[in-house]
Amino acid sequence: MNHRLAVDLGERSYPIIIGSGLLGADRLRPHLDGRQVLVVSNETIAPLYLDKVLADLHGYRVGQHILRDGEPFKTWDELGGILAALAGIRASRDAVIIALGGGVVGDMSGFAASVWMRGIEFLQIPTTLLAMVDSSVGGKTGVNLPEGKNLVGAFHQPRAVIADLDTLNTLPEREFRAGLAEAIKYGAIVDAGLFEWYERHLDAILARDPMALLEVVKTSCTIKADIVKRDEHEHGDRALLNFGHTFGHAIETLGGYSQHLHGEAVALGMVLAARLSTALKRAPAADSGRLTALIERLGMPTTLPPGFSPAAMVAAMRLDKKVLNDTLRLILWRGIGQADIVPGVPEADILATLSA
Ligand SMILES: NC(=O)c1ccc[n+]([C@@H]2O[C@H](COP(=O)([O-])OP(=O)(O)OC[C@H]3O[C@@H](n4cnc5c(N)ncnc54)[C@H](O)[C@@H]3O)[C@@H](O)[C@H]2O)c1
Ligand SMILES: O=C(O)C(=O)C[C@@H](O)[C@H](O)[C@H](O)COP(=O)(O)O
Ligand SMILES: [Zn+2]
Repeated sequence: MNHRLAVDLGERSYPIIIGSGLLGADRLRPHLDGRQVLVVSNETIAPLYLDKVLADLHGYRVGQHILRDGEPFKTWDELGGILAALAGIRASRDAVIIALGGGVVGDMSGFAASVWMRGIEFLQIPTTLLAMVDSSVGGKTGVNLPEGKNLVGAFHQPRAVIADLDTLNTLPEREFRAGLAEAIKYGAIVDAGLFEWYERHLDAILARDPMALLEVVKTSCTIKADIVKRDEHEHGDRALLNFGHTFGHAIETLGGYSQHLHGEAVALGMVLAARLSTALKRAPAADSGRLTALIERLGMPTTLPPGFSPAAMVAAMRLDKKVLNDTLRLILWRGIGQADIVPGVPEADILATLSA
């Protein structure tokens, strides 16, 4: 049984299809108007799933581009490789990019689609839990710079998202848990009942119970689609999706994009943001404790690792995309299920939380 959700954005609306057995079952054709397709994947995912996707593309002029694997390769240089591949197949304005992979492949492919000939369509086929619950939906695309995460990018919505849960069977445990952190984020920021559901069902989810997984992906996409439809370009509430990210992105950047996975950095970032909220008397200590406990059950650190100095963290945080008038704007919370966008958070308070 497959499930269909929608991201309602007027003429740029698109479906999110969630189910199993979707790849290799001729599901792509309805979402492909053009005859030229570039499939972008990476060296780990292509051997697992590229053939199934290619089998669905009979009759199309198909090129493929295989990226190096990992966050350190989410770069301007690697992006150039995708653009060169588009030139190589003489992609015209009706060409479509298919992103087959996790958030790195999706963000880079979407960015390439946004700039090639000033914008062509692209399709998301997410293969990590993180990409299914978060990155494939909403149209944020981009690459990292050594100075900071996702500093170059564009909003460019996909034409469709096709999430085949079967691909999660090959996902390494560490990646699976990192994806769960972003799913738990939705409970933390807008839905206390969902957060409690994670507390109750975490063991079944970690055992990858199929019904639990379907629920995780469906609820996450429903919440994200609702926020994106109300604030596509992050002028307001969409910023709540950045809970934990100002800290998290700084952690990723200082670690050269190779020490923490994005989901791990965000998990620690959420804990730090919660602690700061409690220190600022915005949130009950008990709620920060519950979030910390849930992240610990994922087996992730909940304190800043040695070697990450608080001062260096704050310096990295100053390049966050939510900074306004030279002051940090953070997503803080009032407790489980309620988050706020808070301008002008004093750096001294952030330093105190990071140093505790
Ligand atoms: N655009 C957005 O809204 C958004 C949201 C969240 C995160 N992101 C971005 O997403 C990225 C993180 O994405 P991610 O966690 O998916 O990481 P990733 O794309 O690096 O994938 C994680 C790892 O799993 C491997 N992999 C992927 N699918 C697999 C499968 N089915 N079986 C076996 N191995 C598989 C990949 O090769 C990689 O080694 C970050 O760059 C982050 O900034 C973007
Ligand atoms: O979709 C959004 O909006 C998000 O903030 C989702 C985040 O999980 C994601 O990591 C996003 O890429 C962060 O965006 P950025 O604007 O802080 O780079
Ligand atoms: Zn994220």
